[in-house]
Amino acid sequence: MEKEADVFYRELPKVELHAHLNGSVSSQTIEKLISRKPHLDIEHDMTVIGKGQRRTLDECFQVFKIIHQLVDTEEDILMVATDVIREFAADGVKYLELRSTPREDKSTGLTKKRYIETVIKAIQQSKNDGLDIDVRFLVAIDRRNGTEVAVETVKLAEEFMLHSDGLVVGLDLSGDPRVGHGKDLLPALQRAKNCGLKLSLHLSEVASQLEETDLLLDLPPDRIGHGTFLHPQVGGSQRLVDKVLKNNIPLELCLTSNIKGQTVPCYAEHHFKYWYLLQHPSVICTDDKGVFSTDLSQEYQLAASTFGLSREAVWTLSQQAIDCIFAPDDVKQQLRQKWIDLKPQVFK
Ligand SMILES: CNc1ncnc2c1ncn2[C@@H]1O[C@H](COP(=O)(O)O)[C@@H](O)[C@H]1O
Ligand SMILES: [Zn+2]
Repeated sequence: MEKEADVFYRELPKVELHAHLNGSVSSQTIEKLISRKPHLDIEHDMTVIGKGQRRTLDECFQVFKIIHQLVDTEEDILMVATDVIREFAADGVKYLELRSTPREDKSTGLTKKRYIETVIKAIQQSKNDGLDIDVRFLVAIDRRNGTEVAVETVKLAEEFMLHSDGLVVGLDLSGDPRVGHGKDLLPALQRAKNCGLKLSLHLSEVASQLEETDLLLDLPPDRIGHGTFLHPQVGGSQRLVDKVLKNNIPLELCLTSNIKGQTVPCYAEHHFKYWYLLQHPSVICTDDKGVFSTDLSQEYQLAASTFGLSREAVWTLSQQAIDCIFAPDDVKQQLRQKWIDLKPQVFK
């Protein structure tokens, strides 16, 4: 008899490549943060979008602002990063690329450099604790902050890439997709690419960004976040699709995030289907497991039930995600071996 679905998906070894640190904070951790800062008067339901609920993308970005109020010291960041890593490990994630936008806060003395150092500290501690998860970090640029901050962030990321024992592997471009324009960020992104940082860019997360997407695809990025409106059936274009195919740029696909943020009308219409049929490298991810109250096991299960994937097909999907990681080849090899070793147990 096949084992229970919940158990299969949790035991399935997984790779998580698209997880924003402050969007990934669990309910338990939010409770701890709220009790640390009662004066903020923040209630738990302000930081999470529950089952069956939807919000506009605008409202989602309001939620991040509230979480940022709760996470504004080194101590908070350390706790949040430590908890998030533990939770991914408990969910069967064997390789995780966390991303986060370094912030400074004059009132708590937090600097962007300390911010990154603190996330790195949490990653190192998780290693020392013997957790069965390899964690890397992508420094994020919030597109809202414009050219100068983007360049400054790239410089920081560059510095850490060289002095973090390989933990900082790349750069993420994220933030409210309707704010700012990618062309202002091109020089910073180009610089990042030239110095060896891998690039994961949120692209075409909302409709009508053909021009920006076209421009950013020419870099080209090493991975694409969402890419919801790339293909012609939803107002994108064949030209954009061809660019993605030609450069074989993997997509990071986050089903629940897109449904709850209402950029995709329902699971069955998620663009996973389009790219899966093309056999294009696509990686199932969570985006913001805390805010959207999900986890990676659930996302795999949802993809399988929505698109009728067999367990063998799900296995292949999680295994092929290894090809898309930013860590070097020896790490890929280790992960491939891990998948081989675990398979009999998962299918037992
Ligand atoms: C829902 N779709 C999304 N689209 C674009 N950017 C998103 C996002 N979800 C999260 N972020 C980005 O991640 C930040 C929170 O984590 P960090 O403070 O960086 O760890 C948000 O402020 C936003 O910039
Ligand atoms: Zn994202």
